[in-house]
Amino acid sequence: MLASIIAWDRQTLILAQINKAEMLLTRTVPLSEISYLGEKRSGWPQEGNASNALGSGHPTLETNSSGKEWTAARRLPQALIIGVKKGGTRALLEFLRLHPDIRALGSEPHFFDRHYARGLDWYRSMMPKALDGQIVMEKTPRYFVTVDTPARVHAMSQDVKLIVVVRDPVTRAISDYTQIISKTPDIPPFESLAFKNRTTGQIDSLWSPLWIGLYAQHMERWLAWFPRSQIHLVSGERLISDPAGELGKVQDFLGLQRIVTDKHFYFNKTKGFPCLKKPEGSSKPHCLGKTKGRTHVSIDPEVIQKLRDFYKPHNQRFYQLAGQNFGWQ
Ligand SMILES: Nc1ncnc2c1ncn2[C@@H]1O[C@H](COP(=O)(O)OS(=O)(=O)O)[C@@H](OP(=O)(O)O)[C@H]1O
Repeated sequence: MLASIIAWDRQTLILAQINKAEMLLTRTVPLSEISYLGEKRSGWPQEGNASNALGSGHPTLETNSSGKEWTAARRLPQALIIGVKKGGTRALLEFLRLHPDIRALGSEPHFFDRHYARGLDWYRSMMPKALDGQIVMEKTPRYFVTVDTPARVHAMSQDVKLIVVVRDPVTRAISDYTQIISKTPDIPPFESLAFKNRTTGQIDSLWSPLWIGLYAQHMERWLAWFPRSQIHLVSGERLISDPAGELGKVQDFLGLQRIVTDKHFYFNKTKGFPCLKKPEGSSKPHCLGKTKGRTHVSIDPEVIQKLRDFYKPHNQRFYQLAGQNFGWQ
């Protein structure tokens, strides 16, 4: 929903917007909150319960010029980024948050996998407030691999749109292990966890960093509850090489206008990743944090080859389910 500027002074703009019920909504916005390209950074109205990895805070819910509160409400999500861990889920969520019709929770609520007993009212209370027409979403990458989650999500909504960012499972496993060892430096080397028996080359597919990469197996569980058309797959590799292209397809899937485009990104050579262009007048960093895009632990190429051989049939099955070849070796 686009807003029109109806009045301004040196510090503030007064914006007007007609919502779906054709009510005229107005709001006063400090100029300091207005970001580049004239967009409000993460939709409006906003409030302050969600953290943002890119550092933009959410101002508290405001009142309009007549002193009444906005008609925004907390609603259950209509879209979920369900996985995969280390696929690029944070980047996707932060890029989507640039869209004025998306209201996304910044933190991972882990409702369907850890906090289900708290009930849907608790889950709803975690969500940012949103206007009619705005899409509420959250990301919890663990949902993709937790057995009970598809049925639980289905019980909340049969129409929810599901997004999975997938990445070469071998690279993903090494990324996962790199994170684990950064937190627990005493764990055994990758090789001794990845193999049940290094000499015979038998892979331990139940070791979490490898098990998560069995995408076909996890996808089949979701397809038992949701049609393929309700699940959108994002290539984690292309999210890095062509973020605007991948974002375009996600916006189409969500039924949104393509507002997040190549104008929003630049390639940061130091980081080696796409970052968001710096909003005018802001000194905040707009690359993702240090835990995203870090140098991986180095793994023996022979081990990598064994993992590639292991994943080959699983990847082929996943491509068939997906109707899409992700080109992993
Ligand atoms: N723009 C941009 N900037 C930084 N990092 C990016 C970006 N796009 C994708 N990625 C990749 O995202 C990987 C982390 O994935 P997730 O955010 O899904 O991780 S997590 O599951 O939430 O821990 C992270 O994995 P590592 O490179 O292994 O750190 C990145 O490769």
